[in-house]
Amino acid sequence: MDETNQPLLQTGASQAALETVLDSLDALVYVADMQTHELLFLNAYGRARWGQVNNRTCWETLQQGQDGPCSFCNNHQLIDDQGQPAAVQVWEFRNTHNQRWYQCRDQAIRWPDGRLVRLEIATDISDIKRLQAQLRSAQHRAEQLAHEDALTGLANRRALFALGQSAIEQARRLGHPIALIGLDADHFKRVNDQHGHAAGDAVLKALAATLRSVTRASDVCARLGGEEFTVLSPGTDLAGATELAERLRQAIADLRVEYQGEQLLITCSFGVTASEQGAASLEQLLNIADIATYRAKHLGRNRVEVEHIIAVKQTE
Ligand SMILES: Nc1nc2c(ncn2[C@@H]2O[C@H](COP(=O)(O)OP(=O)(O)OP(=O)(O)O)[C@@H](O)[C@H]2O)c(=O)[nH]1
Repeated sequence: MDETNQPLLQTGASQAALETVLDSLDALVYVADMQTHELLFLNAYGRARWGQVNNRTCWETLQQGQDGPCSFCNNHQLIDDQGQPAAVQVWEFRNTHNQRWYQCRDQAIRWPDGRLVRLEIATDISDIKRLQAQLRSAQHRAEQLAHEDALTGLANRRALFALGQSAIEQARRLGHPIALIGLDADHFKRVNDQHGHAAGDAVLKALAATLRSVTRASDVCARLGGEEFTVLSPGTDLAGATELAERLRQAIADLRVEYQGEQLLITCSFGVTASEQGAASLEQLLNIADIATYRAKHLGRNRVEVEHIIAVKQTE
């Protein structure tokens, strides 16, 4: 109708024009009886994908594997308490026939014969969904990389501090011990010098794998940089950590890293410390373990040295 309430098109022409518009849309448009689910209209987009109407219901035509009205049908949300058309519902749905994602706009309207019908206009948003999923996984990967040492996949220094602070707080709350083992590869420069940097990288990866396999899942294995690693072990006291460090030392000394037909050997020097009831900070644990590692180097390498925490300033 125009402003004078005159039809813009004559009846026959108007119907043909409307159908032309509806059949040209790059979107599904359908109408179904809200009581019987009989499909009353399906535009060309819908017919091209789901076939002709042929006296079928919406659930027989548009969905797969249904033997009655769909469990996800939202007809009840389209009418108000008085049984009158309510607001438009917009939702996303993955079609069970073609597995594509659609944004559906559903509303109840009065059909020319007076009955309530469901009108749906649905646009294919599969490409957007795919891009969103790619973006989510890229974000997840970026977050991982920010906390991961790129060469070994172990926690990096930043992650050690993030995980370590909360592990120490928990140990403090529960009154549990927490141990820190520092380790540094011995004469690592020689590996690089004699076999090349890539061989050195292979050794670092093998060291990381050994740390992972010997420690518990609750331990945090980190590469602090270069050939320097740390294992933070919640719930472990000094005796337990010393025993763990000795097992690590032995496992690393037994390693044979295959590299271009050669077997590379490596040992590590270890410094162990522990804090009863989580009283020491991570920085204190790292510093004290460092002192012990330095002594292990000085005393001939490939050995475990232990350093007690003498006095610890309470941080709380
Ligand atoms: N391949 C490789 N080498 C690295 C990496 N980061 C550091 N390095 C090398 O590690 C070596 C460390 O050498 P130093 O600090 O002298 O220690 P070291 O030779 O292990 O001797 P000690 O610690 O005294 O037993 C240097 O040659 C660094 O270039 C890395 O990511 N990959």
